[in-house]
Amino acid sequence: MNREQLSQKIIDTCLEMTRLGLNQGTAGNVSVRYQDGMLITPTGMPYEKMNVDSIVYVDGNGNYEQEKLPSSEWHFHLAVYKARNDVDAVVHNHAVNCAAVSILEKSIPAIHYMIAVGGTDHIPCVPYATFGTHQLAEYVYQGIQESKAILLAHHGLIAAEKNLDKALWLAHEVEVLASWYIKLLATGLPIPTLSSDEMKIVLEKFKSYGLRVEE
Ligand SMILES: C[C@H](O)[C@@H](O)[C@@H](O)C(=O)COP(=O)(O)O
Ligand SMILES: [Zn+2]
Repeated sequence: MNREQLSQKIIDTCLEMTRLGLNQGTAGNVSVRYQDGMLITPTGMPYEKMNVDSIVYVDGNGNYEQEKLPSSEWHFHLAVYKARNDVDAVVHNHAVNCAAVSILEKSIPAIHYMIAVGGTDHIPCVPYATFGTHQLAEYVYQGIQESKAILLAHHGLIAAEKNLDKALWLAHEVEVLASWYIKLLATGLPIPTLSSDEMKIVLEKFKSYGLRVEE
């Protein structure tokens, strides 16, 4: 896809993220890897007001087009692309249940086998740092190497995948997992989790699951 097509796809992904109930207001941001950097949503602009010219190119060194202002979180988006060669799209949101678990500063454990969607047996929660900072980007750089989906303490979710459709799908799956986890925590009962042996089986099966679906 060329720049214009990718920019439109970013906007469509943002609108779909809102439609799915994964975000509110101007929270969240979306990017795709492009050339030696990325194309990313602008800062503080409602998704429905964006057009392809609103999308900002940020190069691999963090330089961006003079007349535009990229998302305040461009540092952590770039950190994801530097940390992983196997992802080309990043979605960030403040989905209600993901944010709720992140406020508890908890990772989501193996309460259901679908926890394997991130590529490991839990969805990690990285420490809190102020939004838009190098410190937050550093935490993201470390955490995203462990899992393609991570919670940011007292903030929200990041999901990274091969393309925008998959990244949004991953974000949605993790929000469902987070909603189950919140319900389970509310019972006050002990929460059983799957063993690491069971999770190893699922993680292995996930390596070939759905591969026939067009990338
Ligand atoms: C204050 C921002 O909402 C911050 O939380 C950021 O993480 C976010 O989600 C949206 O910021 P941008 O509009 O700058 O992408
Ligand atoms: Zn945010």
